[in-house]
Amino acid sequence: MDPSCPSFPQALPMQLQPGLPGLELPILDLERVGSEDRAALVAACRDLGMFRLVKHGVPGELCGRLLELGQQLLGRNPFDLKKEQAGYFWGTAALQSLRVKDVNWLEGLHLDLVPGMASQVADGDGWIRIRALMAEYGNHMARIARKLFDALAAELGLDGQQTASYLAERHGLLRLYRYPPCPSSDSCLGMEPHTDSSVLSIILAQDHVGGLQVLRDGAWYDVAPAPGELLVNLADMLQAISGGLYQSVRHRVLASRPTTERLSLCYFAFPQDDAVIKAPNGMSSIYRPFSQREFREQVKADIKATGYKVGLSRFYATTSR
Ligand SMILES: O=C(O)CCC(=O)C(=O)O
Ligand SMILES: [Fe+2]
Repeated sequence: MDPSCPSFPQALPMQLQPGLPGLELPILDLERVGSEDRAALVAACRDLGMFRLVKHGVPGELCGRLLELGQQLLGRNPFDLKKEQAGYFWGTAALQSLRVKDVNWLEGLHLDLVPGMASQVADGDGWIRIRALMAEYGNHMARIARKLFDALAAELGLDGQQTASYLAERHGLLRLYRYPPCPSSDSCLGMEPHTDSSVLSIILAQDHVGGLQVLRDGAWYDVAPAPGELLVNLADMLQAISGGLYQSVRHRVLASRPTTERLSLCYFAFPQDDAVIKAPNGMSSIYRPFSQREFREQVKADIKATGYKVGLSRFYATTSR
């Protein structure tokens, strides 16, 4: 038994088909998304809702140190020690139903980011240092999310107040994931299919390990990792803000094979809790106005009742849909 993991559950019920190859994701240059590449950004959001981002300005050295230290702390410490750490979780943090906890083969560290955090974290053991690195990395994420969102807000015609409150730097969160070697990787997932509840999410994955898949036209496609780039997911709040025009992409992560493991970092940008999410004036929407807080409470209630997130379909403008 791997001491870094809890004991493996018995008899999992699924049998996974291999993912399809050949998915071509758009590649966007962060330096140009507000100008020359704005049309390409909008096209990516309307089509699949996922794209690759280059020239993002996050130092490769910072990314490397984070993934390496994450691998050491999560991969080399026993489960019993890790579970005492603040922010540590086993299973999908956002979907902590019993079913998901048992079935999803991953672990991670969760950090709620607050402005100024990076300069406050002191030197210390590995767990303190990784939070400091995550906070520094989080500053880059907030910068990137703001730039992407501002370009989309201008395109959608959001007013100044909506542009400010629909993406709140104070409400970003960061998760470092480890998908440990899984004894039964063809009948188990690392993270089950979902859309993200954020405005947008930014993923950094180890470049030599795949596992992320997206759903397109009813089939699962592999997303091949590429050195130095970030992956951006359009998420539920942006789908609602755009009145249903932009796509919150459905994705999942395979469990790591018995001889591999995968590290990734995922940043989620959220609106202010009480901001009323709605399409800009004059644009029709398939959703009724709601707040981020209302959405979160609904997701929690659905997971508690059924084990699943229902998501945006709870917020259709008419009940007849
Ligand atoms: O680990 C990954 O590549 C994706 C993680 C993810 O989809 C999530 O945290 O919502
Ligand atoms: Fe996700």
